[in-house]
Amino acid sequence: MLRWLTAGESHGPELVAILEGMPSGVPISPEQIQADLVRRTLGYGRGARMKFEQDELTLSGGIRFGLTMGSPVALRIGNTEWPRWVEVMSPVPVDPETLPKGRGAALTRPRPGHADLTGMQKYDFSESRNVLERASARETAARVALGAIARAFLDGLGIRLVSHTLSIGTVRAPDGSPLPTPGDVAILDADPLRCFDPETSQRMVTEVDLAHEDGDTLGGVVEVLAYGLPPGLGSYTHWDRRIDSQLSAALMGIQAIKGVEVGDGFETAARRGSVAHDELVHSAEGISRESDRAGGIEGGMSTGTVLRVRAAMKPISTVPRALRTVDIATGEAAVAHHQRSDVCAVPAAGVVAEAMVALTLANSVLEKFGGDSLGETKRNLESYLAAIPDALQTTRATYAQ
Ligand SMILES: Cc1cc2nc3c(=O)[nH]c(=O)nc-3n(C[C@H](O)[C@H](O)[C@H](O)COP(=O)(O)O)c2cc1C
Ligand SMILES: C=C(O[C@@H]1CC(C(=O)O)=C[C@@H](OP(=O)(O)O)[C@H]1O)C(=O)O
Repeated sequence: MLRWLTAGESHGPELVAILEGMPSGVPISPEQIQADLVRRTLGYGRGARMKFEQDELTLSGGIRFGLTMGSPVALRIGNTEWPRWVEVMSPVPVDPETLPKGRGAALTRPRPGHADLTGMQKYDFSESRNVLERASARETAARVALGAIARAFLDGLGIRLVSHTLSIGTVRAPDGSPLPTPGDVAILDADPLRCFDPETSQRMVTEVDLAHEDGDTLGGVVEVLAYGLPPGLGSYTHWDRRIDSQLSAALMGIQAIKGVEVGDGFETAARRGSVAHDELVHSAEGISRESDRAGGIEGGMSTGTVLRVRAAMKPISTVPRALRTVDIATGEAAVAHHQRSDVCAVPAAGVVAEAMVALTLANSVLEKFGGDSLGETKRNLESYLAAIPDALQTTRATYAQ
């Protein structure tokens, strides 16, 4: 079993993350992890903070000479803005009079769409700083760093992931657009919205510009694809062993994600059964599916075709054209706190979704194949595939690297 934990506040000194259960022998470098951290900060519509704040990565355990050791991987992501927040986020008591004006002020106007108000009720806080510091999606940097290690593990088994943006606001890539493959990651990362259709991407840029001009924010939908999976990850035997259940939980656990689809998802519900499923046909290489409406999952198990899951992100909650709230210090009507905000963070959410899918799939692989080293997991995987009787062999999706 793979386990992971993160800790740290948005304006604290650092984020901390631990990944336990990763086999030995997975090649990973600080540069690889840092590259994913950078990918998470890109995307048209992200706010000012992404420009001035740097993620400072330290590998603290579990990796030696570029390889995992099988021991827990521990890492820290320092925040270059920390010197400005030392007093406000001090772990020891400080004299309130000495706190900087502005940053140090009590946040008594909870922001709609954020954890602020309910977090104050639940944890007994009189202002929302303690809530928003942890509810902030800054935490996703820690998950992306761990996801880079999970991806390196999957890579060693021939399993490759790619994520892309399907829609921003009302602008959506046309139905039936070609799916990106792992060979397209560089093209996607170079696109301002990480959209695979250049014409749609241009319209998305305009959509972000218009929302920005109106003092408004946007959400959208991202899709994660996994190529090279074996059939049989997850299980139909119990609800919590289903891979779709695990992937949905992982994606819904990302800040601002409000919906998950597996394959054609909600669209499938409107179809007749005769055109909703993936028919099986015989070929010389084995049984194949002529379509991938199910998103590579049947009966809670990977089928061995391309896995396809989507996550819907709500518009950024801190709306520049501030939303109405109540000042809990006075009980009077007010507008929500607003310092600065992303207009749209959907491309970043795609990178986070990719990390969460990688971690979930890495866990599923280890559940099915075990292994204390990457080599052992690989041998187990290969012997499982070889042991499937000829009559049951299915074709595996091929893809450009
Ligand atoms: C990558 C990413 C970046 C985000 N950036 C912002 C932001 O700049 N401003 C904001 O108000 N919300 C931002 N959010 C969303 C908030 O974290 C989220 O809306 C908030 O936690 C409440 O959503 P929830 O109800 O799903 O937890 C971001 C989310 C993600 C995934
Ligand atoms: C810092 C990050 O994202 C932040 C997530 C976030 C939120 O409310 O979720 C709000 C913004 O922070 P602030 O309100 O301080 O400008 C984002 O910049 C990050 O992704 O690294």
